Amino acid sequence: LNSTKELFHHLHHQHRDVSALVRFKSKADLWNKINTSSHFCQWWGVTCYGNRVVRLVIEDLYLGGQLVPDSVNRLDQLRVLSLKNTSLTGPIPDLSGLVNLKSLFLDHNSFSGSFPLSVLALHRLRTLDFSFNNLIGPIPPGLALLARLIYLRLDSNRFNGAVPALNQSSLHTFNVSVNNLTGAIPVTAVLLRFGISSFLKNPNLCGEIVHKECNPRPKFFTPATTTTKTAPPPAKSLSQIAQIGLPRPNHGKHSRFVIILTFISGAFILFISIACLIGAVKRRNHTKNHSKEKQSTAVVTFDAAETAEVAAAIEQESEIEEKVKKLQATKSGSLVFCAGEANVYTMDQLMTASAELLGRGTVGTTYKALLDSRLIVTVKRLDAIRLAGVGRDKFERHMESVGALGHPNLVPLRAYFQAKEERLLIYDYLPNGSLSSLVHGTKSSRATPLHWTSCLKIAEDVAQGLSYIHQAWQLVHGNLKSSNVLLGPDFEACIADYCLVALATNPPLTSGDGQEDADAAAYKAPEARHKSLNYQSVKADVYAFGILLLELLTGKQPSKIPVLTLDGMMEWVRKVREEGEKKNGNWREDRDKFGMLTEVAVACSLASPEQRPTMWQVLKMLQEIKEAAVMEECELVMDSTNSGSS
Ligand SMILES: Nc1ncnc2c1ncn2[C@@H]1O[C@H](COP(=O)(O)OP(=O)(O)OP(=O)(O)O)[C@@H](O)[C@H]1O
Repeated sequence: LNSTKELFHHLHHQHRDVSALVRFKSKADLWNKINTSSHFCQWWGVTCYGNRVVRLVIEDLYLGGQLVPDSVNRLDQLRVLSLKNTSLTGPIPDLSGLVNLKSLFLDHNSFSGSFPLSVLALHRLRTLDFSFNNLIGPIPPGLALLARLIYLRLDSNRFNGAVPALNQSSLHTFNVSVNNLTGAIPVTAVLLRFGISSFLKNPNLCGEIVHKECNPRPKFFTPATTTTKTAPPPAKSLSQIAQIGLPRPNHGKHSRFVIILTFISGAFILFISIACLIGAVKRRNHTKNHSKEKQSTAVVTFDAAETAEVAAAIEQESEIEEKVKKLQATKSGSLVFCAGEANVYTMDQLMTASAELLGRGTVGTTYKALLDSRLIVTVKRLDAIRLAGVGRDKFERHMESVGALGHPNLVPLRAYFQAKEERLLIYDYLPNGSLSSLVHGTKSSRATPLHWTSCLKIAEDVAQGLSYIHQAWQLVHGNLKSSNVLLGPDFEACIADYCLVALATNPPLTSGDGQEDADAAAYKAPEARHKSLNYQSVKADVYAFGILLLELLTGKQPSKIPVLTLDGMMEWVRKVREEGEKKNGNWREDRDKFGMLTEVAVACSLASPEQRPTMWQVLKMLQEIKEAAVMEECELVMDSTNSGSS
């Protein structure tokens, strides 16, 4: 009975393969070039295994038709699909049924439409070639999740938007040249491996790899009619964030909390909003060329009567009228959403969210807020006294720059708000705590002594995020420390609180906790200690990174890290690790690797800023350590294989 069932099953699948091929041929092969007179496994380009199609390779043949839905997509045993240079047209259909596919070549055709998102579901994919087609729209950031990808060619299409932050170490061929991509090339270890040739002929790409400096605020200072603006980096939508499994908060713990208390009455919002809009119009008159771009992010609330009044005042301004219509439609409060973020919640919803205090920091108080029982965000309420001297425009301009940053190792800023002295920043909520809790423990969790590979991974993540801030956007973090490095859903390190201290005009109120202050002070570079209160520089960030790396390697609080020469520091780190080893039993330390990481940390924390490396150089050093370790590992495996076989 079983074998009858199996036979039936097999025949059913075979039939599926035949009908898939027949449908493919009927719509793609307009000139009947594929000979189908024999058994389907003998068709031109078809290879079977056990009468199931595993390869379909038809190349350099004029087919001229379309790849229609429900044709090749039904070949669920297919490993290789290559239809290169076959003059196919139309969109690339759903391919999510090709669950076993390893290689997909659709290059040198005339495929149009957008990148087929179904490809992102093909987790076995190693080779993907869509080059030389007419594909348009963004390259999906989800490509970064195809962990086995070795070969990716998307060159010579019409793709636009940002380069996704690919970082799968398997990738050895990558090309997105001759497209319309824009913005800063993400600084990931893997993308850094590829030279300028992988990115050529995308006139609006910038960053170290293409030797072109990015403008930190291109959106607002580039004439709207040109296309030379830097596109906002890709940002996950808030609904996507909700889907990636943020933990459900305990409602019992949440106090019903109205984030902004009493100052926003309806009339007040109206007043501020109209003032903003009129201000915007005035500014627009001064900088006529620049206003168009700004419209995409500025969002102001007002109601119908005031709309009519304001609209009358700006009758001649057709672009502003557009804005009026858009704003009437969205009614999203005075929240300004960053980097293309959809307006998925309003100020009202944010105000009535239940919130939990996460902590008080240098520039404000941070809450975890639950919006409509569906979305968790982090809200930072900036300290009005610390930011007292910062005007509305300055704040807005600064947040526009910060909001345009986008990198896998930065906690995304989603929106911001300001009214009178109230200023809020809305970030993604990262569920896995901070690096500080990981290294030093909390009330509820014990400290974890980190293996050198974890130290290296975290250091590399932080170096990537920081290097991106420095070189692509020429901003400065200003407050790097372990409580500002958070762990993402995959325990990747993400930098928080970036570029905020620049706004502080008054010193913080002392916390009264001497220990905490001493630790915070230990990250400060010597040259910054006696300068003005918000002195910052890229080299001061590098210094803080050095201290953070020593904290990671030793598990010691920053204030307990001594100032030593290289040899002294090597010795101290070794001793601390050995003590940890005794306490924690069976660790097999790799002293060389700790030594190399210590050298990097010491170079970063040198007293003289000129002698410290740049974050870019630090990243390279860390990558060299990683590559050396991988080589060693390979040699070990080969040695043991050889000795096993002899
Ligand atoms: N996006 C976030 N997701 C999850 N936790 C966060 C987030 N941002 C901050 N936190 C946590 O909230 C707490 C308070 O953060 P906050 O930034 O206000 O202070 P801090 O990091 O201690 O000091 P500083 O303001 O100097 O950076 C910290 O424990 C921090 O790890």
